[in-house]
Amino acid sequence: MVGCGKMGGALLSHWMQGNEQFTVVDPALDSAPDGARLVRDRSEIASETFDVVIVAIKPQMIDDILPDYASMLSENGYVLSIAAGCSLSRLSRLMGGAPAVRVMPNLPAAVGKGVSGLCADDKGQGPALAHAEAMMGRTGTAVVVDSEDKIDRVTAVAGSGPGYVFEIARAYVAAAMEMGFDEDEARALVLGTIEGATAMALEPGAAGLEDLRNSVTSKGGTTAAGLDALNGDGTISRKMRETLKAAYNRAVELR
Ligand SMILES: NC(=O)C1=CN([C@@H]2O[C@H](COP(=O)(O)OP(=O)(O)OC[C@H]3O[C@@H](n4cnc5c(N)ncnc54)[C@H](OP(=O)(O)O)[C@@H]3O)[C@@H](O)[C@H]2O)C=CC1
Ligand SMILES: O=C(O)[C@@H]1CCC=N1
Repeated sequence: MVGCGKMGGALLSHWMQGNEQFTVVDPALDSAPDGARLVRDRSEIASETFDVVIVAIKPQMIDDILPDYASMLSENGYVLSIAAGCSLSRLSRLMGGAPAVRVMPNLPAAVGKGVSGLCADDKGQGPALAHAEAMMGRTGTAVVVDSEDKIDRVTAVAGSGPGYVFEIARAYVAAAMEMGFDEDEARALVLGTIEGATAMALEPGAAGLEDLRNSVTSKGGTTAAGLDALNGDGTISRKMRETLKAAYNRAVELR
């Protein structure tokens, strides 16, 4: 595994539940999870081969770093990347034509509640994709998508998504504090409300989101007043469209 920072580390802690042995190359890491081997420099393992090379470094570093790993892939091995944007064709080319699988995870994988999308190039269909899907299944919900472009769309919706949620929650908490609650109280009220509302929406057979919203909203009541201020003029709807488009456009730039 090349790089083991925030996202790679979150995944690795759950990937370790399987039967694979992991070697992590990361100059910044103090320790790897129990059972994983950590090396700080690729030269320490230069003569070894691996069934999978996992790319968990920043997309901007891939062109410089990945070619050094091409000779380390075993004959039937494949390259698995979690990097935003970087295309299957680029990954395969940098790895000497190896089968390639792209995964777009998200950070709640850290608590086993990630959602991820996967896709593979032609050579990566079959055992490579099946193996990657099994690995991602250990981290939450994994969905194989039918085109590579959809991975960039998964990135915009789910990969970056926790960032949007944390920002919305942050603003919600700040507003609650301005209403007189201390930070602990505001976090408990806001995060508990988000958790509870999400759990209701995820119940099997739950009503649609519009119906759920309406079930909170008494005519002429407090929620109606709040919702009118929140999205009465469509600001939130427009902002969400702009948010996803901006993230998708950036993924396309990183291809
Ligand atoms: N964070 C997220 O929520 C998500 C991230 N991703 C993708 O995951 C990838 C990693 O992102 P993230 O975990 O956030 O980033 P981090 O910066 O936390 O992790 C990258 C790690 O790679 C290390 N590194 C730098 N150079 C090398 C090298 N030559 N060899 C091995 N390791 C090296 C970095 O060390 P140092 O800090 O010293 O540079 C760092 O520990 C990105 O491609 C991103 O697109 C995908 C989905 C979600
Ligand atoms: O911000 C990023 O580029 C990465 C990819 C998705 C989430 N974090």
